[in-house]
Amino acid sequence: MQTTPTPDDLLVVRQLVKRYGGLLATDHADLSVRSGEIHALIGPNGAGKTTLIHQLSGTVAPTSGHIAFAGQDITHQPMHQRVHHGLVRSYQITSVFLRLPVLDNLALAVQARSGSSLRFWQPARAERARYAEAAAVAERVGLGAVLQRTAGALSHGEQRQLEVGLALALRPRLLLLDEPMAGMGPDESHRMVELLASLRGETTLLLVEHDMDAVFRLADRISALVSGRVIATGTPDAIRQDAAVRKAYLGDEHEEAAA
Ligand SMILES: Nc1ncnc2c1ncn2[C@@H]1O[C@H](COP(=O)(O)OP(=O)(O)OP(=O)(O)O)[C@@H](O)[C@H]1O
Repeated sequence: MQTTPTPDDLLVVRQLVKRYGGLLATDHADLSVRSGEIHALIGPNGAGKTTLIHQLSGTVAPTSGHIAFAGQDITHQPMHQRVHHGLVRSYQITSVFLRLPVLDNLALAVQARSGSSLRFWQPARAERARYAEAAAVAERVGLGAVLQRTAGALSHGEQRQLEVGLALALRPRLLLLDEPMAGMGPDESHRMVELLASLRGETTLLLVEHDMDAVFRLADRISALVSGRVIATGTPDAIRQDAAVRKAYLGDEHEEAAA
């Protein structure tokens, strides 16, 4: 599906292809994400959502096609350069970080971003500034009351909140989230939806999510991926009513809801 880029487009993907042997995991995919929006990528199992996110973050090299971010061609840029430009993916916390308190985790992420910019400060002042910013991020993601708890001792939902915090500490212009609600109970999932909704206008979000209730509550626009191709992009209402999407993905439940 080809759409015309607008000046508001922060991310533009054009005719992206990822081939694994005989399989086109990404099949000439076109996608645009507008500055400030919450954009959800949906699609059945194996549609190629994660493969697309990997190519956007820079962990998988496309076979062909183009990715532009903030007007710059980043198709062949390494991940650290993309992060530097504000294209950040949220990752699962690694075992090392699980042993550190929430506040230290976030202070390390702030340091990763600001290392060179705080270089001219006295070490003690730089450290205070880092920890103050880390505490503000913790508050932002709902972890202000558990600053000294080790990440490993947090609940599953809180760990996912911390992961969002670690990504936010890098001050993303576009935050990529792969299944932020995975494995969550209803309360945790509700909290994550509230947190992501509260980021609207502050940063741009592109999220892959299987929880359709969350997707339809959160997203400004949704793109549907089927067999590596983006078959439709539109508002939740437009996607709900799109015949191809209903046929390929949403199934009877949403078909009835849209009728
Ligand atoms: N490294 C790889 N080597 C070979 N095939 C791969 C590789 N990574 C993904 N694939 C294949 O590419 C297709 C898309 O996979 P992908 O994981 O991107 O889909 P997905 O939409 O994220 O699926 P799910 O919703 O189940 O997570 C699948 O057929 C998968 O088996």
